Amino acid sequence: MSSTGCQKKIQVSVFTDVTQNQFVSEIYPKRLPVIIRGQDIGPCIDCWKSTEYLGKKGGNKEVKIHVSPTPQMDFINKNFLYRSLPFSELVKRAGEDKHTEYFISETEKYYLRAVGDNPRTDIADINKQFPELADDISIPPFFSPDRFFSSVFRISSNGIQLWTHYDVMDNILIQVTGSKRVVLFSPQDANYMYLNGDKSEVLDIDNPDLEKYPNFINATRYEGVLQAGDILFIPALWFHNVIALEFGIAVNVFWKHLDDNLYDNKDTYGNKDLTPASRAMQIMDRAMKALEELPDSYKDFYARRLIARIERKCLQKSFPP
Ligand SMILES: O=C(O)CCC(=O)C(=O)O
Ligand SMILES: [Fe+2]
Repeated sequence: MSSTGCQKKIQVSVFTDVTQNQFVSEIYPKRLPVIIRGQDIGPCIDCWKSTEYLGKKGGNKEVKIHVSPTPQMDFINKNFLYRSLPFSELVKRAGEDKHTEYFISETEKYYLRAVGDNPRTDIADINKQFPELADDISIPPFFSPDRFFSSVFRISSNGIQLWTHYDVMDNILIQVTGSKRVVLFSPQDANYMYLNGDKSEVLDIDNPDLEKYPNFINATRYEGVLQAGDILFIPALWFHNVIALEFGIAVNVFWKHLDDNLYDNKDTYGNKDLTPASRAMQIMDRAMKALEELPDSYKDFYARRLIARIERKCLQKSFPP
């Protein structure tokens, strides 16, 4: 454990040659992010190094992508465009630093988060959308196949940074080619993240604006570098921020580790809050509306009492749980 500036920093642990049993019985229950190295993920580790191969096997299917003029994508000011490209063209462009054909500029960056055929109703599944490429990757048996939710292609230009966000399902991020820096924050640090829905407004986590986000410094930073072939376990609700250190291809797999009925059945991305949580937030909105009927001093008094009750009844004191 060390600290840069004032933020506490922890290296994400790396485990090598982990058996299925070790993952399930020793690593997974701790619910901490870990990097798993040396798993057999299939022939993709070699053949996906070739953008020509990827283009040929992935085909010309149109994919929706983020195109950004700068490496850091900004969801607040929307500095990126949504565009479509044939998969093979995307792979080619994402692999080059300068483009002859482009949307914004010759050094623009690309990011693909694959979606289902109908993004509103279908769930991303590489077996369905990219069956020929799916044959090249084997998903490690870290969860029961009947709990599978989605498998998502992630293609990144060198340098592109995805904002800090959380997902509601357990997840393994399989980095097939290229390396990536990952930074994670515990769900228990949620109050320091300046959330806007599932995303943190602190875009520049390496040089945060502490006048605007003074409490961000209190969040403990878990950091690691994924090499090609590494797998990052991202427990549900852990915030994660990702920078591609090179052009790279990844596949992440979400699975449902809780009861089916807790998940929102309209969630196609794995990021809609669990239904009891959404309900609680709506009820809270109503509680706040009710307090609005009171004079300020009463509102303040009852708000303090509500916060104290929630703190006493709902917060977990110790971590890990
Ligand atoms: O690797 C990436 O580009 C993002 C990964 C991610 O957000 C996820 O696996 O949930
Ligand atoms: Fe994510």
